[in-house]
Amino acid sequence: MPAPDSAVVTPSNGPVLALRGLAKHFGGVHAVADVELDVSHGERVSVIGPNGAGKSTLFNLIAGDYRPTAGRIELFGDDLTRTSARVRAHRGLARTFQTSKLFTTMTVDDNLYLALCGKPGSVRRLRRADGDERRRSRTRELARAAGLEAKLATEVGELSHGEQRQLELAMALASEPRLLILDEPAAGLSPAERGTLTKVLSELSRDITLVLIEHDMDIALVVGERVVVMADGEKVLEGTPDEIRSSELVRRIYLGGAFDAH
Ligand SMILES: Nc1ncnc2c1ncn2[C@@H]1O[C@H](COP(=O)(O)OP(=O)(O)OP(=O)(O)O)[C@@H](O)[C@H]1O
Repeated sequence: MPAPDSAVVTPSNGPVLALRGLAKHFGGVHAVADVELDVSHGERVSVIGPNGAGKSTLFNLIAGDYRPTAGRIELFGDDLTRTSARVRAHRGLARTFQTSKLFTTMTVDDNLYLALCGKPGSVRRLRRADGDERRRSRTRELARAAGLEAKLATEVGELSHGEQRQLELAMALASEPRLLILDEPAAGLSPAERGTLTKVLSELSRDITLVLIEHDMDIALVVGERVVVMADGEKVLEGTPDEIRSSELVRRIYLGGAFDAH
């Protein structure tokens, strides 16, 4: 869904995303516990952590799919803790979905066109009624940004798994988001597909702030300039990729040994 023209420009000095004392409990499980995070305009931040660390819950809290048990979520300078996912999307937040929203019997071009229209319908009819020249050419720009320009005419069902993930990314870009959050974009990809995705993510416009929630350290440490490590619902460490690589704590967490951050 395109961001409204009236969208407020994020001040370059304030954080695009700020989490304050954020917590989500499921009964007795503290899935996310007292997380603090600031993400600045144009930054690339990876959130990593082993299974059950709370990454997906954090993602759902930011996206507006879960209501926090405690704490605050500020997006683009405003407290949007109590707003719906839809409102956040209107304000400039885009996300990818773990369950694919692609139309597999349609071409890449048509999928992107529908994403730009922001509504379902017959592509042929929408295109005929569409006097918006820019929108028609924008599918190519989106495909290029996601490394799929050569696949515009290909039916989505014929794309590789990795290419489908790239297309999901391109569709998320259709709304011209200011903040893009990606939940395990490399899940299930082959090493070659991961390489392609890493390149695509690394080359995304700096107008877009990127938060990547990723189980896999390889992609997270290449794309992220700053890395947040979660374990047992808590943010246990934050640092540069080099700091994370050489951290004894991270090594212990990922080796699956008994974790004790305190
Ligand atoms: N809807 C839910 N109801 C109850 N417990 C939940 C729910 N969602 C998550 N949890 C629990 O919260 C904790 C954090 O889960 P979460 O899925 O956020 O971790 P994760 O880091 O994303 O893990 P993974 O990498 O395996 O996806 C886990 O103990 C999980 O069992």
